[in-house]
Order: sequence, then structure tokens, then C-alpha cells
Amino acid sequence: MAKKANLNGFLISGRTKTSAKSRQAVPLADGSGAMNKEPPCSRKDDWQMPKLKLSALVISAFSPGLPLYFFIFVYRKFASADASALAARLVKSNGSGSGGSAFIGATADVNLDDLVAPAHTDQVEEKVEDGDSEAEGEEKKKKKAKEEDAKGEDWDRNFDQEGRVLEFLQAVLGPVADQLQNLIQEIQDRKGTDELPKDAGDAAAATSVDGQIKNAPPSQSFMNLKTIALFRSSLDDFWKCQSAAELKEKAARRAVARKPITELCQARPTGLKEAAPPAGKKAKQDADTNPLRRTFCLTMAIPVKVQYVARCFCRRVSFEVSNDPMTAKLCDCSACQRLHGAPMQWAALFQKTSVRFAEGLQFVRWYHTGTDSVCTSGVERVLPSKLQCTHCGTWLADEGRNNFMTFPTLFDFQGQGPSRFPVAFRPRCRIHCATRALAAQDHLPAYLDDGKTPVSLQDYLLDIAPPLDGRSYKGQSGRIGVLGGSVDFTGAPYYAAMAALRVGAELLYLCTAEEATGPIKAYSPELMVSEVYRWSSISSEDPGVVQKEIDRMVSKMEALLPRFHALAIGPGLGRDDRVLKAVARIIELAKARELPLVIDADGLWLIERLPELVAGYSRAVLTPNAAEFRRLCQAVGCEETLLQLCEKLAGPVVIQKGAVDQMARPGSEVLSCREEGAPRRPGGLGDFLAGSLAVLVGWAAARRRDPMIACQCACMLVRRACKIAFEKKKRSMVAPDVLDEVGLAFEELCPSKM
Ligand SMILES: NC(=O)C1=CN([C@@H]2O[C@H](COP(=O)(O)OP(=O)(O)OC[C@H]3O[C@@H](n4cnc5c(N)ncnc54)[C@H](OP(=O)(O)O)[C@@H]3O)[C@@H](O)[C@H]2O)[C@@H](O)CC1
Ligand SMILES: Nc1ncnc2c1ncn2[C@@H]1O[C@H](COP(=O)(O)OP(=O)(O)OP(=O)(O)O)[C@@H](O)[C@H]1O
Repeated sequence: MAKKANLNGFLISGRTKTSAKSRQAVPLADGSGAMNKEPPCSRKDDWQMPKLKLSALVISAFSPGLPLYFFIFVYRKFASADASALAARLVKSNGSGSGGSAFIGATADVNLDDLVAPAHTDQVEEKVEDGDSEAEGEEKKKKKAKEEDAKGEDWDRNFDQEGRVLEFLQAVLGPVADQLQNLIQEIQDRKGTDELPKDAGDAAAATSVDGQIKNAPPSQSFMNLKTIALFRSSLDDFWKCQSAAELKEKAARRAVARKPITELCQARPTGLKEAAPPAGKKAKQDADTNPLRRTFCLTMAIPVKVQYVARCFCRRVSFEVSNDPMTAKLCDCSACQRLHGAPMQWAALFQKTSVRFAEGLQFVRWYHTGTDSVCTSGVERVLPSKLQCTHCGTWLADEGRNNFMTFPTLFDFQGQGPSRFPVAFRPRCRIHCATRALAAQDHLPAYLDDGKTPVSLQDYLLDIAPPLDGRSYKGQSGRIGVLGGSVDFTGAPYYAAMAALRVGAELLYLCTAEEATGPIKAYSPELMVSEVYRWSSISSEDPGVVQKEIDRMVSKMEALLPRFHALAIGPGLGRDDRVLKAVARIIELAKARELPLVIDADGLWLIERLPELVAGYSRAVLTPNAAEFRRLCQAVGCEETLLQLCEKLAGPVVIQKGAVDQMARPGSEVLSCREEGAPRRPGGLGDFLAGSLAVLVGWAAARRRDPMIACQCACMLVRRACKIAFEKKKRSMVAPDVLDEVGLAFEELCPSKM
């Protein structure tokens, strides 16, 4: 079979051989010609994108949605990466807004090879009938290939004569050429530093509303659906043109009428499908002039598989969604209480790309609380708006610029009771709790505002801890690295690692000296213990051997880093200069990956010598005890106060451990943990803190939450475990007794049952 990719109605088929002419560049409107570079590598050596085929491809990509265009574009930039990596990278660099999901949607079913190297030769091969001799077959192949080439050249020529493609590209790309370039630049800048979303936590963060808004790069405003809608309408215009002259005229008119892109975007709602036009002649006329018709014919051409259907009470209005909500919340704000006549609002959040109105759009009205304005025309509505059925009064949704927040109770789920709601629709937290109408009887994390200020540490923990809903796979809830242990110390890394596992890590990579692996493995089969260097080699008299072992250690850790959600460095590491030299390089590599780091014990010994290693790095947490704190302050040359040390380090959170644990970062106030703890001080409690912290800051990073509060939680957790252990063991309490209580302490703070 010939490989063809039917992208939403526009059939693309290409060839592997092209004329020199057709290998020329397709200029961007700004003349940069950025698309013209040869792909750095490709499946076939002679792969070339014919100029006009490329244009067609670009236009086709525009037709279903801009992100596909980027797919092609980015593919050509990073052709060595695989499609899913590109998708993930683009989603990330794109702030994962609607453009991101559209991109994923658009790329999910598209085979790269179909797009860039459809093989007419394959087609020819299939036509060779059984019984043909080899020579005859060859002859047929050549003939067919010649015909195909001729057809393709005609096709190219036709397009050339019309000049429509390039005209169109210039007309359409002109207004946004700068944004395109910026985005490409952004993607390039991030190359090598961005990673795939690592787990459910990451994915959740990528799709959380807070995450989106907070982390969206400026270019996201360009990548949103409204922009795509704008392109689509341009495209419709283009296809209607009968001649190049007409197209030119249209392009000129468009240029005159051109408004800033943001203004245009605001005027154009998207993601909604037009209502079926009413029957009858008059109705047809109405439909043609009806702004609703114009507004809502902006269907995204990404194939939508209807997953759930929601309806208003009278069933006049219905809409479909194509995937699970990104999150669901209970809102206790007084506006929701009043509008809904209920103690709270239960809302599920979707991206607009996954919502389609199926029926009754003519019954929808929009209410904008800010301006107290109502309208029944989608064109005039102000976003964000609340949607209501004009007939029965059911509140349907809150429509934002990118998101569509609707109510799980509008969906037709089968069954009875709470279990009829799919897990993804169940509320994950309560927001605006200060105005709660009813006392909470659930275990949902509560926020004072829209999700930034937890009511308590318990609420924060409940929020960042991955839900135990059975939907994740091994390792998604935490893959933690511990770099420590040495010939002298095998207990400390074991404690840090076990604490991490008890708190919630699922896979634990303990990276240590070969000589320490045996004992540590014997302590526990739960740990994945890897040797990353040999003490016998790194302590050699021969500088060549030492350097080689340092390099080996760095490269072994470099290979492991992508697996980690967080890395704790230091427990039992020892203070050998050669080992620390390697660790310094490992810290640099971890920073380049933006990996959350917890630096404790001998890791701090290294930082005391090279404070610049963590200076400015806000994803590091340093956990000095009294002695280490003193040394750190001396190292950076500041008075022994927490805030001064933080200012000097200009990035990391510092936890000053002691009778009261205190934590701060540059510019913050000092938070403290006064939980009682235990009067016994056996060695190893700091290691527990380091391991627990690694998990919590990893979770916090995944949910884009404040790591300072994660630090507060970790201190509280360890001290509470100490207290419980001491109550049981009194003076005989030793570190493993505390380890046994970490689970109970965590459960008190963050119940596993939702
Ligand atoms: N089971 C194992 O394998 C364990 C191994 N461990 C590992 O041992 C390695 C070395 O770590 P470390 O803490 O002993 O070294 P360091 O901080 O230089 O202490 C040296 C001197 O500083 C003082 N001092 C210490 N703490 C203080 C405080 N809070 N408040 C005030 N002063 C304090 C005290 O001196 P003193 O005042 O008693 O004269 C102390 O003698 C490291 O790799 C670690 O991970 C531990 O994790 C334990 C479990
Ligand atoms: N006086 C105290 N009262 C209660 N808890 C304390 C006290 N001092 C320290 N802790 C707690 O003990 C834990 C370890 O702190 P510590 O100062 O012993 O660290 P460390 O010296 O690095 O430990 P390690 O023995 O693992 O090296 C922290 O969680 C801290 O909150």
C-alpha cells in the first residue's frame, strides 16, 4: 500500500526524489527561510522535501491546527529525536497550553514517515505482479516511478503558476513570523535541558491550571487555539479564491484589516462546534448571518473521540468531551455558593480543545461577573464567562481563554452513588475555604485561595502526594537517588534511602562506592544499590587511574540522573577530595537537568569548599546541622544568621536543623518547625530528614508547589516519627526505631485514603 497521511481531509502524499528546483527554500514571510535547512538526518538518504509539497504540507498542517505545523518544523530541527520525545518537549516548552495538547492530539496518529517520506517506490513495488521476471518487474517499477515524478512535477508547476501557496503563506504567516521565530528559538534554547514529563506528577503539573498560567512562556499566547482559529479562517478564505489575483486582493484586504494578534484572538472563541443550522430558507439566511454560526464553525480538526456527554436539565444544550478532566475541585467561594444556590461548586477542568458543543448552542448565554454583562452571542462575550442554558437556567460551565470548567453532575454517568463518577472527576482539593458554608467531612486538601495557600501543612501534603487511586505505575510516584555511602559509612545512605521509601518513593537508587554495596544490599533488598566508583581505584597513587575513576563515576551518575525525580547527596559520602571532585561535576549535571537536590552531611562539606556550586540554584535544599551551619556561614563570609546565609547563596532553601528547625530562602520569611520530636539524639536522624526531603521536594517540583513548605513538612514528619518512636522505646530508641514510625507519622499528616 502507498503510504498516505490523510490529515483531516487534506491528503498529503510526497515523493522521495525531487528536482533541484523543488528542493529550494520556502521562505518565511520575514525572509528568514528557517524552514529550509536540510534535515540533520532522515530515514532515507535521498530524502528531500519538495518545495511546494512542503508548502502544501505546511498549509495542511495549518488546516487542522497550528501545532502540526510545528511538528514538521521541529522535526526538521531535531530529526534525530523520536516523535514522542519531541511532543513532550514541545508541550513542555509550550507551557502545555491548548497548543500543547492540540499538538499531542495532532501528532498522536500521524506517522512521521507518512508525512516526510511517503514512498512512491513502495507503491510501485506492490504493482509488480507475481510471475513477472525480475527484469520486467524492474522495468515496470522504473516506468511507474517516471509517471509518478511527472505527475508530481505537474502538480508543482500548477502550484507555481498560480503562486497561491506562497502568497498564502506570506499573507498568513506575515503577522506572526516574529512569534514563530521566537518560539523556535525558545525550543532550541531548551534543547538538551528539557526532559520528558517523568511521571503522573509531572504530567499533572503540566496540566494544572496554576502550572499553565504560571509557567506559560510568552509564546503560548501565540500557540493557543484562538490563533489557530484565525489561521483556519484565513485558510478558508484562501481556498475560496479562484485566482492568484483574487488571493492577492484578499491578502491585501486582510493586511489592512489586520489587528494585533491578541486583539483578534480575544474576539474569536474557539473549540466549540457550530450548532446544526435551523431548517428552512429564512433560518438558513439567519444561519449565514448569525454570528454564532461564524463563531462556532471553528472546529478543531483533530479527531475527537467522544468520551463523555454533558447536558443541561432540559437537555436542549449538550456538549461532548474527548478526555478526562485535568483536575477537579470543590470551590467554597461565596460567588459559587450564590450562583449555584449550593454550599459549594464541584467543577472539573478541561482544555477547550477537548470540548465540543453538540446541540443547543443557540440556547447558551454568557454572563461575565466582572462587568455584569450578559450576551447570547459568542462573538461578543467577554472571557472568562459563565455559560447558562437560557431555557432551563442550568449553569453549564465557566469558559476561560484556554480552559473549560464544567460540572461533573451534568454528565450522564451510569450507576448510582459517588462511585459512578470516574476517578478523574472526583475532587482533588477544596479552594477558597475561608468562605466555606459547610464543615469539611472529607480528606481533601484545603486552600485559602485558588490553590496556592494551603490551610495547613496537612493540606499541602495531601495536595502534593500522588493520589493512591491505583492509576499509576511503578515509579511514577517517586524515583529517588541517594548519592552517598563510602567504605567508612554504610548506615547513613541506607537510612536516607529507607526514609525516602517509607515516605512514598517507589524506586530508590542508592549510588555508592563498590566497597559499600555489599553491606548496604545486605541491609535491605528494597534498595537498588549501584556502585558508581571503586575506592581502590579512586584512592590510587597513580593520578591517571584516579582521573579515569572520577570520569567513570561522573558518567555513571550522568546515565542515572534522568531517572530521578530528586537526588539526595551526602549521607555517608565521606570527605575524600577525589570523590568530592566527581560529586561537584555531578551537581553541575543535575543542575543542568533542573533536578531537585537535597544536600546534607558530607555534601555540605563540599559546598563549604565550593559554595558557588549551588549559588543561584533554587531547586537545591541544604540541611546543615549546627556545626555545618557554622561552617557554611564562614565559607560564604556572612554572619551566622539563616537569612544572611540564604542571601549569600542566592537560590537554595536552607534548613537550619536544631531544637527548632528553621528554613528560609532568599527574600523569604523564616518558617519554622517546632514539632516536639524526641529528646534522644541517635545518629541517623539527619539522614532520615534528607531522604524524606528528597521525596517531598520531588513531589512539590512535580506539582509546581512551594518547596519551602515541603521542607517544613519533612521536618515535621521526622520529628513526629521521633516522638512516636521515643514514646515506645524511650532511652533505647535508635535510628531504625524511628524508621519504623515514619509511615505512621506520615499517615497522621496525610491519610492514604482519599
Ligand atoms: N550510621 C551511620 O553510618 C551514620 C553516618 N553519618 C555520617 O557520618 C559522616 C560525618 O557526619 P558528622 O555529622 O559526624 O560530621 P560533622 O557534622 O562534621 O560532625 C563532626 C563534629 O561536629 C560537631 N557536631 C555535629 N553535629 C552537631 C550538632 N548538631 N550540634 C553541635 N555540634 C555538632 C561534633 O563535634 P563536638 O561538638 O562533639 O566536638 C561532631 O563530632 C557523614 O557522612 C554522615 O552522613 C551520620 O549521618 C550518622 C549516622
Ligand atoms: N534539639 C532537638 N530537638 C528535637 N529534634 C531535633 C533536635 N535537634 C535536631 N533535631 C531533629 O533531628 C533531625 C536531625 O538533626 P541533626 O541536627 O541531628 O542532624 P545531623 O547531625 O545531620 O544528623 P545525622 O546524625 O544524621 O548526621 C532533624 O529532623 C531535626 O529536626
